[in-house]
Amino acid sequence: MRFTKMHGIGNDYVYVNCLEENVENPSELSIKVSDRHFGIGSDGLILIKPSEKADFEMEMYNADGSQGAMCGNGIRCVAKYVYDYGLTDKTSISVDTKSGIKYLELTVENGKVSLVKVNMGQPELEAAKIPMIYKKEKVISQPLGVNDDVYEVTAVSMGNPHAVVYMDEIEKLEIEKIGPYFEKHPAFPEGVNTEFVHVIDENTVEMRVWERGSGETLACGTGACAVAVACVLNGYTNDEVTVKLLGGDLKIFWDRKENLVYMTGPATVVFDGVIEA
Ligand SMILES: N[C@H](CCC[C@H](N)C(=O)O)C(=O)O
Repeated sequence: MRFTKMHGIGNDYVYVNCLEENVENPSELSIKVSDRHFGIGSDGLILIKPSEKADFEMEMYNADGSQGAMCGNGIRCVAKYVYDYGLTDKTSISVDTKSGIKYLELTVENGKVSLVKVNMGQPELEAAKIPMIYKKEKVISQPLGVNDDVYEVTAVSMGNPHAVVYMDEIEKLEIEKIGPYFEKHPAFPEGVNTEFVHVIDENTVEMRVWERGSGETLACGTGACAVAVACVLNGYTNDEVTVKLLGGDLKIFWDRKENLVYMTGPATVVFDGVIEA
């Protein structure tokens, strides 16, 4: 089976063009290819499929084989793949996902996509729809007991669930110790992606992320969007935020009039390969 290894600021996935390849068990395949010793090594698997409703469809799986509903870094790479590999010549495309159709604008330099702007849709703040079990309708810097500590959590869905926590010195955080407690917390019946954020100024934040189903990743596009929304709601930043992640930066803009979140960032091809599926 042919694949392409790509990453969005270090959030790396194995991409399969399902217009040409057939994947029987994507969950099993994601576990296999994600293994950084016995497989290709990645944060998961992304299938590029034909669509009746949009130009293409994206299906995303985490390293543990669980299926995610949306992948911000991944959808930018899907856009780069379909243009650079000749599946489309359009620079405005639509991609259907488990959290609805997303619309993307491609910047092309020397015949290849260098930057992608994604309309990530509306943030969801109603706890029940994140989903999060909590005594309030919205969770904006509310206390949550996690493994004998109490954290102030802001909960946002970008089509997938996020818990945003603010702290200083995130570089010292032992994320592998606390991340799993958030990920499997009973308040999040479908699990949660958790972002640990340090606000630098009203236009800039830095973050680390423990992802549901993949552990710490170098970046998370939906997570960066959730962080920007949480920062605005908590009065920490303006509506346009540079989010600095371990693997690079993303520009996030929450258009409050339209209530739409836009994410702009790069997408990178690492190599093409063939694997026994
Ligand atoms: N890395 C992805 C998010 C994956 C989310 C996945 N871990 C889940 O929701 O289960 C991103 O760039 O948005």
